[in-house]
Amino acid sequence: MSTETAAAAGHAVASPPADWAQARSRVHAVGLAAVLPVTARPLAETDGLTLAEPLTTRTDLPAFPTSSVDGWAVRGAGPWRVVGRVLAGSTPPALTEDGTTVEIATGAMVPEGTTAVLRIEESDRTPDDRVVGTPRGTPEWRQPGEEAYAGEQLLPAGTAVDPAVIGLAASCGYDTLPVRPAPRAALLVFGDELLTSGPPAAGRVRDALGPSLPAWLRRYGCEIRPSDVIGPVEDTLPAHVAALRKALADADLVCTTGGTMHGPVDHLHPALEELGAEYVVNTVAVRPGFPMLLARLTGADGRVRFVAGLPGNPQSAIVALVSLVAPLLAGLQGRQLPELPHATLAEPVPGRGDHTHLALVRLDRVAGTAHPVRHVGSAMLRGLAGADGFAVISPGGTGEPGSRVPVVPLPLRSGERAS
Ligand SMILES: Nc1nc2c(c(=O)[nH]1)N[C@H]1C(S)=C(S)[C@@H](COP(=O)(O)OP(=O)(O)OC[C@H]3O[C@@H](n4cnc5c(N)ncnc54)[C@H](O)[C@@H]3O)O[C@H]1N2
Ligand code: MOO
Repeated sequence: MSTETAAAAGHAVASPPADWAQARSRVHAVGLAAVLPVTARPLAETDGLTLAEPLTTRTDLPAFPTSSVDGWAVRGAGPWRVVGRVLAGSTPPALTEDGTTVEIATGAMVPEGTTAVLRIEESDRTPDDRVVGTPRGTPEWRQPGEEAYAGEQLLPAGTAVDPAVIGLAASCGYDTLPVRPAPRAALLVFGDELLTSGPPAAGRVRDALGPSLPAWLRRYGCEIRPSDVIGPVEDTLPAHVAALRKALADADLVCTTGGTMHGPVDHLHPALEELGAEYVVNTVAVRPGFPMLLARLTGADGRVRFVAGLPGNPQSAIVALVSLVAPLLAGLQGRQLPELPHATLAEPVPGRGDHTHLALVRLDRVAGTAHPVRHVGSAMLRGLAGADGFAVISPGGTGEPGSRVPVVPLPLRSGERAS
């Protein structure tokens, strides 16, 4: 039937699905346009957040000439008369006379006038208590600015803060960092057929997404508390609208699962319409997961919030997560759209016509190869639990063995999928 006839008959009018790669960039750009406001956080509370400004050194690094060994700071030729001692943490007086030395500790400031530092184990004492020895040809201290000069940019804005970044910022003299906060997320699970405990039976399946999606969302940097996960939400339009409204009061992003199609109890689209949401993406030419969507709502206060509609089939929901939610969250945090790594296909992967095919693969990181896994139906999670990510097979193409393809990684942690 024509579009007009479909609309007149009350059927949903399908907008053309977005190209997968374009949908990814579009939601990232829309996220960046709504980037979360900058906040200053104590250093120790910034792990996993995002630098809102470039990280620059506040002083030279090191900030003063620093002895890199325990030994003797000497002036001129030896033997040297001992005139004092300098420990780390103080400003020593200058060495003013040739033939003198101060004992110096690793990390201590090298006195002005020092011509060499002699290692303790390469020195000796004369009977009249002078120090003798041959300093090494290479300097035994670090010069100011050797690592970085005051004001030098070390990391760009948009960098994900990790423990190494926190340590670097501390060494540069920061007490707080300007960061983008963790996006607040909520999850609404739709589907009256879902069980939240016990084995599936008699037409009812276990809700596999309510317990797992929050953990995935945290790995993309979200804050989501147990009370932010609601479901199953009753399969009526008013219940959907009320649940969305409540979740949107606090969250930057509300993810929903199920109800993305136009079946008798699929209420997501009518609920979004009732809330005045506008689609950023409404269906994507990707298999599995094509009914995925992202919608944007702008509050009276001008604050922008998002609803990501993930299809109910569990693997399709994860495809939507990596395709739309991950790029959106990168944008909201002020991060770049992650470049996709590539791997060499070890086995053939079929194309999916004019749709992009996201095919679950296990990566052999040593060999740089991607291996398709089994049990990859859109209703299945068995393949996902043994995979590292999705190989991307472009529309119109097929995955030939030996070809290099992009891979969308799952946000796994070090040690996961280790065996
Ligand atoms: N007439 C058509 N029907 C369907 C089509 C189509 O093109 N024409 N596409 C199918 C595809 S593909 C998908 S994907 C699903 C998407 O549907 P919804 O997002 O509306 O999801 P539901 O109908 O609510 O559920 C689909 C499926 O997934 C199970 N489910 C839902 N939530 C969960 C959960 N939290 N944990 C585990 N399993 C869940 C649900 O029981 C259904 O089996 O539409 C197809 N239909
Ligand atoms: O979008 Mo559905 O993914 O093929 O199960």
